[in-house]
Amino acid sequence: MILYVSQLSLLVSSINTHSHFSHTPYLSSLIYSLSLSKPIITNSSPTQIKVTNFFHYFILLSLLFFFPSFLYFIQTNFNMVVPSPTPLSTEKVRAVDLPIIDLSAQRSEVSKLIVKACDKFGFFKVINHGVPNHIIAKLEHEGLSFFAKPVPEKLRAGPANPFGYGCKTIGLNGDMGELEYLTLNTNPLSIVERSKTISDDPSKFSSIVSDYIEAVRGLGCELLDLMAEELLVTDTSVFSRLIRDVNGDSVLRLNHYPPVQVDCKDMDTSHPHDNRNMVGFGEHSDPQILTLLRSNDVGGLQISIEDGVWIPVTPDPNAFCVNVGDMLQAMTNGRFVSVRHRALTNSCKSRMSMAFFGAPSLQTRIIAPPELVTPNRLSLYRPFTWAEYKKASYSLRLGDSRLELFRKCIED
Ligand SMILES: C=C1C[C@]23C[C@@]1(O)CC[C@H]2[C@@]12CC[C@H](O)[C@@](C)(C(=O)O1)[C@H]2[C@@H]3C(=O)O
Ligand SMILES: O=C(O)CCC(=O)C(=O)O
Ligand SMILES: [Fe+2]
Repeated sequence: MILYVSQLSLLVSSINTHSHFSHTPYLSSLIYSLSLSKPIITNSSPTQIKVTNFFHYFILLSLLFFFPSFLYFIQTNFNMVVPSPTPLSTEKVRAVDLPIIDLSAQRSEVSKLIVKACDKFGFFKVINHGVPNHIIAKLEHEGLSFFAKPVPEKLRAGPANPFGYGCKTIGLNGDMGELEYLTLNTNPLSIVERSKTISDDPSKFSSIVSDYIEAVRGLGCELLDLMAEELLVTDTSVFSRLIRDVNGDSVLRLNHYPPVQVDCKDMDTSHPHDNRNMVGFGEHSDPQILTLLRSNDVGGLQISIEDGVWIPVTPDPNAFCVNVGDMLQAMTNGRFVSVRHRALTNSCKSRMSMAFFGAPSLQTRIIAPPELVTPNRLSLYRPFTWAEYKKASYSLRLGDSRLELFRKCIED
């Protein structure tokens, strides 16, 4: 009999989904890492099997019982992240009509509306966007089928470091959320390779993913050209060229937020909005140039343009939510703001979002075009490459304001 540690990981994940035992995500990750190493019982002599067997079980049981307390001690005493089980009832939520831009309208009108939305919110929705429905539906179907698979099968596509399947842990620095996800590098060769661990029909999966990426990248380029036109930048491809580059570093990510039932006993039920939510994907800005996100009809996405105030984004499966990323903030010399956003879970429905993050090649130097640097708007950021920025992003926490590190000193 060969018993893999992954079975124990499964057990812990199931304890986790059925209880409020908040340390189990850590434990799952730990056991998950162990699961990638070796079987507990090896095919050696019978006595050795017993000894190895007993020894490994002893270690695992000790971890199972003592590691949570140890983590709790570290988290509470050294200010490390703890996934918040607190309902978000005390936060301010404001209903705002976010811009919905119809791309079939007149070009000059569309570009004005886009720039106005980026100035005010760093966020807008697009409809009549031209991305064919069948391309979206096929990827959605692949995503749902993947997330519906048994845990050990999904784990074959992980861990997310940063690409692959991840569950509850976000990034490499201790952030946690109530979600699972698949992050893919958009380079064609890496899609083909990664697909082998994701799907039983890898060539079908990789062609569906590639078609989606091509279509959404095209939409992203169109939006960036419209922005450049309205900003009166002479080289109107200055932004789109970066994400069209064959060596571009764009990312595709599928996020799945299963429903989370929060214990209602301490809840302020008089609150007007549904506060039975948990943080699925915590507050952050996206590091890249532009994000195009499509979700099913389950809400959860919120943006924040003012500290501590959250604006819910109404879900619309026919629209793409577009947000300015940190690189576009830098390239517009701070005119457009990379909007902070997050995703909450729903208490009874599952949400799935598919986000394309348009990014330049690693060696691209991020500099604002001359038209956007004027005596009234002096150059805000020092020149840097996307590789430098990406490195800084991955060394920081999800909610950190990384672009601040690249601001020029006043004397410069
Ligand atoms: C905590 C982190 C996760 C993240 C990399 C980072 O260190 C900070 C930025 C995060 C983010 C947000 C947008 C995208 O979802 C993402 C893929 C990205 O490029 O930057 C994630 C990163 C991630 O989950 O790997
Ligand atoms: O799922 C969502 O709505 C938001 C996801 C997100 O912000 C991200 O993947 O960066
Ligand atoms: Fe995001």
